[in-house]
Amino acid sequence: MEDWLLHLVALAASILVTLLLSSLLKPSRPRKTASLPFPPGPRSLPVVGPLFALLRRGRSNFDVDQLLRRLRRLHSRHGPILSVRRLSSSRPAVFIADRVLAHRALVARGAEFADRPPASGSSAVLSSNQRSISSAPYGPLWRALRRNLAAELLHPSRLRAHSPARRWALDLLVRDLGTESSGGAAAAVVVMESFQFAMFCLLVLMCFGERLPDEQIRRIESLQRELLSNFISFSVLAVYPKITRLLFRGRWKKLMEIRRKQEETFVPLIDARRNDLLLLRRRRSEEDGFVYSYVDSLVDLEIPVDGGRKLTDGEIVSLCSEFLSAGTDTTATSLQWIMANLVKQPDVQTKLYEEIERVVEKDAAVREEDLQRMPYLKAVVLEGLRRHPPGHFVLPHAVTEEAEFEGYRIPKGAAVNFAVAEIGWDGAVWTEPMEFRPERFLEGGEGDGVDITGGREIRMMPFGAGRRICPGMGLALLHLEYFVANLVKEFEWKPAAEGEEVDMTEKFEFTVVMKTPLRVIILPRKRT
Ligand code: HEM
Repeated sequence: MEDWLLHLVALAASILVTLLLSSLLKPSRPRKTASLPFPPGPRSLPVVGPLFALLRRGRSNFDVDQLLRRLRRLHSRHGPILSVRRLSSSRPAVFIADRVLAHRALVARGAEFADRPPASGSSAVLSSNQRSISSAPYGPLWRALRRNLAAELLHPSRLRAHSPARRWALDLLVRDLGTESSGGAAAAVVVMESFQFAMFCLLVLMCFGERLPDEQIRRIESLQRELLSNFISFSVLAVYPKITRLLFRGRWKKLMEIRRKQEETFVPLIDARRNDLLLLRRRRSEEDGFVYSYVDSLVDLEIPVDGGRKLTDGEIVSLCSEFLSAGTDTTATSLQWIMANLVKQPDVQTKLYEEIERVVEKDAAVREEDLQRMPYLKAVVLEGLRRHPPGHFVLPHAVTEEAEFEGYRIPKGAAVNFAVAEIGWDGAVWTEPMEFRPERFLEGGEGDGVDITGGREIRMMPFGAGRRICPGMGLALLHLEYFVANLVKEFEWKPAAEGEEVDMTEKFEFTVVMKTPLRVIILPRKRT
């Protein structure tokens, strides 16, 4: 063969091989999603449906319980992934109630599903236009805010510095419960308010760096509570905000009033910290009791917005409010559910008390370092979170770009949510899932070694899973273990009256709480 012909053939062959290889190695182009159907769901009339829903949502006694029951019915009709027409947008809301699909979305395709839907109305006001961790779109701002919380406050080395704060909150709680229960030989007490106040004392101290007087903590608590208790009624203001702001003028005024009071209360505390910070750092080392607080980290932080700048006071107020709401109500709710189960099942309480007695010195409180030697305590806390997750759903997720999922179209900006409680009650994973049975988390049980981050597989997800998993998970587990252990060490917990059943009915508020708050007799343990 002629030389030139040989070169030509070789060149053609190499081009062919290159083309073939590059087509094999190139990531497959995303399938056209526009032609795909939305996940199945109920039909609704495009105009009448939304209007009807708006009117129903406008009622302040909007029944979340009913909505959840309806969702359950829809899942049994349409399957584990379904979509519901949304009142506020042309995009449907998607619900996923299957642990394998949840893992596929949140973990395997974690970055794609890590966005949040756009906020409007009340959520935009409260989050300073999506400048809080939970509301920020998936991107550099979210990363900076989340990294700040995780590294500056929740990192184990920083967490240790707040150990005296936990001891202080525990002493207040024990004193509070002890005083309340000393009204008579066996006076019954309602404990939830004491749990909530103790959590507020602790989180307010971690947030603002100062032990504030009781009345100031109570003022902050009542503000945050007002916000959470109106959470559902305010949500209507996110639907066509310009119209609903006029239609529900009273609610809008109330929202603005709460926000104003928050700023009036938080900004002086932030200012004090900002002004004192340099001085404090110079004068007081950590040994002297100076502990770096959440506000300190926020004052120092530079965010990737407008080419890089410090946070405004309004943004810091939103982040403090988020920190207090996320860390107090969830933990107090879980604590109440766990204690309720210990009252209902005295044998579990005895077993836990015996473990504590084996590990801890007779008259001493349970120390944080003791917790590592208490597998049964950990099992009790995990079972509490599996059986009674404080949130039955995660916060709404969204996809960063329109995506195909399980053959369906998930539009950008559509709210995607996951049925946390149903996933933890899956009968294919847990035997008799509705029973409270801590033993399932001990060696050889079906929950032995469970990974609650859901990284490998999801079997329960009280803190969510994937990129948006709760950054406070470690802190929440520490608080629950520490308080449950000490409350059982200090007191024997009994039903309010001989033979009285603890009512375990759920009620949907910001978290899923006990419909009848726990009322018990608590007897100080006899010192021997
Ligand atoms: C028992 C206690 C707690 C439970 C059950 C819980 C649960 C959750 C859940 C389910 C989410 C939503 C995850 C998602 O959207 O996929 C979340 C988010 C969040 N939690 Fe928690 N949480 C608890 C305590 C805390 C504490 C103590 C803090 C902070 C001090 C905290 C801070 C946050 C924040 C900032 C987010 C937003 C994360 C993001 O969007 O990236 N939580 N939590």
